Amino acid sequence: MWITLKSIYALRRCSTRAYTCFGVRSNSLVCGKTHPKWHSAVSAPAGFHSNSAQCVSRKLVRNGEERPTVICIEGNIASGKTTCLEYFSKTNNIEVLTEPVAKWRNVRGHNPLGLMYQDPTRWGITLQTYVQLTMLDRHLSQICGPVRMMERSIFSAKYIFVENLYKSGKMPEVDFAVLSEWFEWITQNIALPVDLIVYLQTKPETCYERLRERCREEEKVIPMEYLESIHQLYEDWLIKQTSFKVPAPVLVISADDDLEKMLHQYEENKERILSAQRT
Ligand SMILES: Nc1ncnc2c1ncn2[C@@H]1O[C@H](COP(=O)(O)OP(=O)(O)O)[C@@H](O)[C@H]1O
Ligand SMILES: O=c1ccn([C@H]2C[C@H](O)[C@@H](COP(=O)(O)O)O2)c(=O)[nH]1
Repeated sequence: MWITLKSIYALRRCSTRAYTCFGVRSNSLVCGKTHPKWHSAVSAPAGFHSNSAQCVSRKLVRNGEERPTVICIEGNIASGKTTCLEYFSKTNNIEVLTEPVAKWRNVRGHNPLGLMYQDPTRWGITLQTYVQLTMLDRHLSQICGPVRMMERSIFSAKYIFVENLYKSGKMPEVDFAVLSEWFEWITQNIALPVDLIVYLQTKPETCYERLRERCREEEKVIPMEYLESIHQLYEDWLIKQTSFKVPAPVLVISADDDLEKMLHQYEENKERILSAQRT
């Protein structure tokens, strides 16, 4: 099995003190610094498969970098996540990572986001495979400060959007199975720490209004029922906590208010959010 990953990792054996260099590759310019170019693809050690007794919880982890506190902003489509991130981007020492929507709208001249909304059964897997890759890239990108604030996560991509496509009968079972295998491999083998989830809780009606106002071309076909399904999945995951594992403590912020009131709420919650404890 040959694997190459961006950034630097060590393959950690939990049960021993041995650290094995696993694979390094990056040529991207991040934070004004070019990563050292490493190209190393090594075969995984024997017993790598998760059904091996030797391989209980080995994960790829960053090598020698002190990790920041990671906060994910979650919420329905057009709930105000980007607006929230804009507010926090003005605070010193916070690195803000928005969702890579521009990539989802244009990958080598193709628009998987638009295709998915036109024909979810055909293109859902295409979009979600790319979302999973780009979100993984966000989680693993080089650290630029003590606090990282991300828009959504690889977890909501799977637990909310993939789940919604599948549950609504729009994703074939085989596509769901392949995406699930990828997701499970990634989360079982790569450390993706999250310390706090800030859930912007809105009524679906509020999102519908804001979506219309934002007027993103691809999203013009979104009906109210779609926002209701996404809302329900978020509530089951983060409020009732009955559907999927929640990777971090959740801070719920009611986000139906107008912009001025929302900014006030962010100000009020700032200390609580920024003092999130690393897990
Ligand atoms: N509190 C608010 N009240 C009214 N409109 C808002 C509020 N927050 C955001 N908006 C507007 O709603 C739209 C969606 O907000 P955005 O931050 O892009 O949401 P998201 O990133 O969650 O999709 C944008 O046009 C934005 O200007
Ligand atoms: O896994 C995902 C994540 C997002 N989307 C869609 C939903 C929206 O149309 C856009 C961006 O979401 P915002 O809430 O406006 O940030 O991407 C998806 O289909 N799958």
